[in-house]
Amino acid sequence: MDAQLCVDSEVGALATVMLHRPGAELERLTPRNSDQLLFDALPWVARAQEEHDAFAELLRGRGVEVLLLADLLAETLEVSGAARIQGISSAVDPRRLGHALAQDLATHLRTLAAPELTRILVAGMTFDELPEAGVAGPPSLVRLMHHGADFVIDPLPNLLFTRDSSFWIGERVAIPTLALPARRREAALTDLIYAFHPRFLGVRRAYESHTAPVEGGDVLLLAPGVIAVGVGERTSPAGAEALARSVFEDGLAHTVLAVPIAQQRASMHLDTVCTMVDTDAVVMYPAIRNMLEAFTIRREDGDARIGGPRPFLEAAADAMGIDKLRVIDTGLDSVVAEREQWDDGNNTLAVAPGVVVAYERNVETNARLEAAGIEVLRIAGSELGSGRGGPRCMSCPLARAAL
Ligand SMILES: NC(=O)NCCC[C@H](N)C(=O)O
Repeated sequence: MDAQLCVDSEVGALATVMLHRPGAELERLTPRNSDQLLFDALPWVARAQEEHDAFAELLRGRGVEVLLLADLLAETLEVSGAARIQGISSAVDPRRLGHALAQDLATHLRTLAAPELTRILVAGMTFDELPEAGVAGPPSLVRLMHHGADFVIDPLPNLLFTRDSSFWIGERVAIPTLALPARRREAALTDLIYAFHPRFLGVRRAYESHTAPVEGGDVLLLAPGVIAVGVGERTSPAGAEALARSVFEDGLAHTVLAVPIAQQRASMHLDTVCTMVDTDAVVMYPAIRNMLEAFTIRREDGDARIGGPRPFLEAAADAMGIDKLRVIDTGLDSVVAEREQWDDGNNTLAVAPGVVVAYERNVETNARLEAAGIEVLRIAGSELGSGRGGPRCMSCPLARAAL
């Protein structure tokens, strides 16, 4: 029987998770577009797939049900005409393509079977890959003037990081507004899956108004009812405030901690500097440990009360109702810590309290985790990590055992 879809912590035994096996969308990366597409290097795609398959296999070996985003999307497009129309309209941008080409492209996409449409929605399409213009259709200046390798539909290489494009709070799923143009369309695809796939029938939404950007990598479920939200490059103060109000209204949390993080690539999300490894323990980048603060937003008398800022570790322990949040530092010294933070040493995925998946390359951080009694399940990530994301970024938990 399928697990009840519900996530109320970062560490409860993981039952169901959504991953995205990287594919042709990574083959679109070139030295010219990789910055804009948010990759720091060009991954060797076959090796990235091997690494990802091993990650998925490790999770399955621990009894976790692994759902793959592209399979869910293909199944969604197979069963729902409305999903097809929505998926196509999210990918065809008449402002960029002009009316004639947009029409031609939409007509072409409507003829495709679900697997091929899925491939194009994920991997994008170049002008060279467009079918020949129909004789009856109007001529397109855009088609004539573009270089063949330009994208008619942009690829989504960051779909790999399923944490950011949807996240669960309790029994509800949130489809966020992603901050950067390279990632915006990802949410259109997760939206389709959760709206139309039979597996998610009846699943309600959290943060429905999503007026301001929030990304899943910034949202940490510290304990049932307690959510930390990183505010920095990707999630804005308005996003954190709107999320807090929304989870209070829906009764999903009583406290939200808004945690300012540096607006820079190395700390693009809160989960790049801090993740939970046990019910009362985090792995954290030591360079920010004593500087990290939090504004505490509490639900009180049907309203939101804001306090702080105060040290994050204190505010978190108070909200969680524990004496102290244990901290395990990244790395060995400041240089190793900086290297291992960059390589996602803090970006662990808990599969149970005290058991985490981590990149093997972060040797010193993993040793520290083990010295602190955490079981570390190591995976290779030399290619996967080129997009700057680790096991937590690459996973969207849909079901965890209640703590
Ligand atoms: N939660 C995360 O930290 N996700 C990693 C996202 C990496 C992706 N290349 C990005 O820049 O958005």
